[in-house]
Amino acid sequence: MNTPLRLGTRRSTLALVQSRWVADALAAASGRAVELVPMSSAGDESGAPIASFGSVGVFVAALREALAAGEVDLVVHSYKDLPTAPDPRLRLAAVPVRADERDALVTRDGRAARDLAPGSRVGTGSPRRAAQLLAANPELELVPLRGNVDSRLSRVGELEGVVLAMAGLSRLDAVGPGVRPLPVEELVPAPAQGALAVECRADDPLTAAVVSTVEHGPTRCVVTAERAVLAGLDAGCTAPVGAHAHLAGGELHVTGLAAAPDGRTVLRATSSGPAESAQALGLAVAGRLRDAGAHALLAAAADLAPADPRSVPTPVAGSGT
Ligand SMILES: NCc1[nH]cc(CCC(=O)O)c1CC(=O)O
Repeated sequence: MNTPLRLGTRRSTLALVQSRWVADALAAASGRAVELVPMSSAGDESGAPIASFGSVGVFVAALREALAAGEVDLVVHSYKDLPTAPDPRLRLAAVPVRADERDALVTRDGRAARDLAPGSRVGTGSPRRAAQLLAANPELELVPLRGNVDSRLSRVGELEGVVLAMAGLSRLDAVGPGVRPLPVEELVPAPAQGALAVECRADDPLTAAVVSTVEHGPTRCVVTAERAVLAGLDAGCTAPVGAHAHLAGGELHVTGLAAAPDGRTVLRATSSGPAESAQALGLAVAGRLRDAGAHALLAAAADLAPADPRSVPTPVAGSGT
């Protein structure tokens, strides 16, 4: 008997593509059949801006509740959208191999941020992206932008450019000539960008064993370090914080960034050491950023967040990191 595992997923095109990819990889690696169970979340149903729900965790919460209640056996998230606090009812049963972790600037002709004319309008809902673009070209006008990948892409033309994750663009087969990948040194990505998180219930070791067949150790290592930077700063996925880690010759190299939303102050810190110390290295980077004044920057950024969500333009569902 091969009872299918039930994989709970959001209904957005990107979520469905990601979930289908995990389901196929799991079926191939374990021989176990997997069926998708599309579910709605408050974040997808509502047209209101994220700020009005309290946190971007809404995209994750509905899936987690269904999993904890036993309605599904596993769920797939974009790792960067997960809150840093663990959910004791659940276990992170697998981190599959990461896709391209870079951000991309999408324009009509694929030009660089520094080559955009003064006053050019660039759309992003992410303070992390806005700060780093402004650092590269202080003459840009950053425009708040939310919505799914397709709706954000459709704004190119009316806006000079938009910034999106390469992972989302490539999963949606939307990497055209206007897409310019930004080196991680130029625009430090969100912690765990491009990676997926596969969760099952903490008390379900049988499913965990099946799910572990899609685990990719090197990806788990780098995202553990990156997420420790975020956790060590007590920051969430909407803070102007970036982190990137890579393995080279058995050493793990971690870079963290905290920025003022206007890009005038950009703090960076790095740490290197053995891969086994991923968590500690990420926390060390957070500590150095804190010593350099990151908390004051992040507090100022939080104060700048609009108090009245109705004042935020383009209220389309979808998250904005
Ligand atoms: N916050 C939205 C979100 N969550 C995951 C992705 C893309 C895929 C990924 O980074 O894993 C995106 C879109 C984007 O940031 O452009």
